[in-house]
Amino acid sequence: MLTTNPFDDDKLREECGIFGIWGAETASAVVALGLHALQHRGQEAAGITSWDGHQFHTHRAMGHVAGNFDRDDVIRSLPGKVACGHVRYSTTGETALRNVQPLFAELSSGGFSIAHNGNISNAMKLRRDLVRRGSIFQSTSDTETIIHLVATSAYRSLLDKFIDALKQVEGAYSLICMTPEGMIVCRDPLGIRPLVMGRVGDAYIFASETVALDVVGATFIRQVEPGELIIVSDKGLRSIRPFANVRPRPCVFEHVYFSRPDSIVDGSSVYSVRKAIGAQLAIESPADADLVIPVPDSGVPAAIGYAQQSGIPFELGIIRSHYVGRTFIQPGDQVRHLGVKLKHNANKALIDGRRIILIDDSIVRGTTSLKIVQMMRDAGAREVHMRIASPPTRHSCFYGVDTPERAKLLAAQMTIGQMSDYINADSLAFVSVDGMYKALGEDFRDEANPQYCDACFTGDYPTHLTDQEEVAPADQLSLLGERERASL
Ligand SMILES: O=P(O)(O)OC[C@H]1O[C@H](OP(=O)(O)OP(=O)(O)O)[C@H](O)[C@@H]1O
Ligand SMILES: NC(=O)CC[C@H](N)C(=O)O
Ligand code: SF4
Ligand SMILES: [Mg+2]
Repeated sequence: MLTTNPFDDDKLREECGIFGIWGAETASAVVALGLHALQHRGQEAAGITSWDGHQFHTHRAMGHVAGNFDRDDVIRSLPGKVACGHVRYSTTGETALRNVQPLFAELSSGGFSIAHNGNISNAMKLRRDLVRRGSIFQSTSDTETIIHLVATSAYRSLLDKFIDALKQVEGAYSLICMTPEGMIVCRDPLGIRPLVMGRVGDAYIFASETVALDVVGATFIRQVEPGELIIVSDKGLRSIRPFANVRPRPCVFEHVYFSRPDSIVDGSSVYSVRKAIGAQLAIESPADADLVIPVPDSGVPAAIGYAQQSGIPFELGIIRSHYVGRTFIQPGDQVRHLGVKLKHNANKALIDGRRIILIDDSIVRGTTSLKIVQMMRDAGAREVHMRIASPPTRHSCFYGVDTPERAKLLAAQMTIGQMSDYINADSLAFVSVDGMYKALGEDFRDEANPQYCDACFTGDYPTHLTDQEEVAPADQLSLLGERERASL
């Protein structure tokens, strides 16, 4: 997949967050709050579209929710009782305003806006066919293919057109769409990306994570089921199942890293799962040491679990700056190097002379581990044992997480022993795949019919990867915009 982030691709980037509300007086203000709670899922850009019963209004901007959607004039320009929004981390299509969601188009049925979390793994192929048939794309985002498939569908009703479009799409999609007929919300048949439903007063809310419901004072009703399509209109709420039934395979990495620990994903508390993975790691890979130290932020719950299981004291040996975001993105090697140091610093008084177990949730390129282990040694650690609360990340994600290509994944290039040497640890261990499944409440991974998507660990992708398999890189390039090609 040609990802087009113009900056470095050091890490597993976040994905996207979506939030929609039907039937509240200050709909766009509520969406702004909800997006704020989902900011960890995408920090490149944000957008809100509202529907006032006659017209759609949109504001989209590069950057964070705060600074763009905390302004009265912006919220006032988004009137109506229906609104939806998006925070973006691009997976297909460059980081530019034309790709910022919600995307909007005037169709034969009227206005149509779409907010998408996920990635369509046959978007390039669909786009090539649509362009040959005369479609004129306004963006380079995979999401826009859905709009064109709806627009060109031979079915008569908007809903039938929409279902027809989704049946041609492969990959991951949680969607919130707004039309004059109502809000249409759906999750792909495998439920790869999350989506939940809540209520506040008489209004219905849909959001990527439950934390966004909490923040706006809404009550969690249930998750949108994999393969479910919900239509909310003045007539109420209607649920249909337009796809053939398959065993769902939600993304396991939501539990490991992406979701906020205070969210409930697939019915499980993310915090509890992370703690359980840490405990499992302590059982599978013990180490003789004085302290258990988390790599903040996402390593913290697993480190608590490891410490409780092993009986080794948990301490904050690394302090993080709250003024540096989840991933500090800066072009240029020198600044990037400074970035990690800005974010984390050793609590030297604690570390000096101790044997420590460092816990992080994942190793992607190894940038963080390499620097943190060195930081611990510089602070006087006697031994540094690194433990990782996920299996080795050996494969790229094509479902909405912007992973580096395989060649840049440390675990795809080295054995665990080589990785340990590379990061200069005294020992390195990862939780097993079955251990991760145990922490999720399963007995083991069902090899014949896995309970989760875990492709970045196992390489077992739950859908075709048509663009990877059928669209040659040269053709992929020809489908991209000029600016996108220049940024590669
Ligand atoms: O091996 P690497 O390429 O360095 O990537 C892995 C690191 O990236 C993530 O942290 P990040 O700083 O993005 O976010 P966090 O603050 O949520 O832990 C993850 O938690 C690991 O620490
Ligand atoms: N990370 C995501 O979910 C991104 C959504 C969509 N594929 C985009 O690139 O805009
Ligand atoms: S490949 Fe990994 S990150 Fe992507 S959806 Fe599957 S489990 Fe999640
Ligand atoms: Mg981290």
